[in-house]
Amino acid sequence: MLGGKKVTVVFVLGGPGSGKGTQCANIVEHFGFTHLSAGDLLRAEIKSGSENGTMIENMIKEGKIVPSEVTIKLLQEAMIKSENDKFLIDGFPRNEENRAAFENVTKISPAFVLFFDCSEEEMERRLLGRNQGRVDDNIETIKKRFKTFVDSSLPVIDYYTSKDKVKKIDAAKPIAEVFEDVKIIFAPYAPKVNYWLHLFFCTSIS
Ligand SMILES: Nc1ncnc2c1ncn2[C@@H]1O[C@H](COP(=O)(O)OP(=O)(O)OP(=O)(O)O)[C@@H](O)[C@H]1O
Ligand SMILES: Nc1ccn([C@@H]2O[C@H](COP(=O)(O)O)[C@@H](O)[C@H]2O)c(=O)n1
Ligand SMILES: [Mg+2]
Repeated sequence: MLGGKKVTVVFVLGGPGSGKGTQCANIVEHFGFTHLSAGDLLRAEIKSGSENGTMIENMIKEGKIVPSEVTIKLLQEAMIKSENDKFLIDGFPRNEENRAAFENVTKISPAFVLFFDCSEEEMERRLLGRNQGRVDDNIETIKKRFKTFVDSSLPVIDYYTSKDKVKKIDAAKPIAEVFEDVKIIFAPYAPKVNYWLHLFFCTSIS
């Protein structure tokens, strides 16, 4: 529950450059979820001139994880503002502190965790080719982000694996093939076709 609204939350995790944002855009289009990227929310907070801006920017440049209270506040505000009740939370929880604080504060448990599994070699190639002007897409910061992922984020995936909540995807495949696998997982969330409208169109065409 979130402000009296029952919500479905899917955590979307995977290493830097594994394709989380790319696939979230596809899921939004086909399954009507709202995409909340923790990294995007933090970058917007820097741009807004917030008092936390400098601290967040320094953490991002160093590939470190911003204190949970900052990120959770941004995620909560975005969920409350949205009229939707289905959310993809991309790039969160990034460490044990993120995970425990989110559950304590919001009392929300994810429906499941979508985990994009990809080699560092392939992720590095993608990040160096992304060209979106991100301050952390340089080889020095990329190496730090990989270390943070292994040391702090993989244990979160292990935690949810122990709860049988992880759906792992081979993210090294081309974008369209990855989405074929994602679609199978999201099939239960497909928008329902109105039966009578469906019957009307089928009979009027034939
Ligand atoms: N399956 C894929 N095959 C090849 N390139 C891909 C694939 N998925 C995404 N890309 C490309 O790789 C780059 C990184 O993808 P994306 O931004 O979706 O990753 P991300 O997991 O959100 O990364 P970050 O954690 O840094 O935000 C983008 O340029 C994207 O177009
Ligand atoms: N829960 C999070 C998520 C992200 N960050 C910081 O933002 C950087 C970029 O995140 P992307 O998901 O867009 O790659 C990340 O490296 C962290 O510095 C965070 O602190 N906490
Ligand atoms: Mg991303």
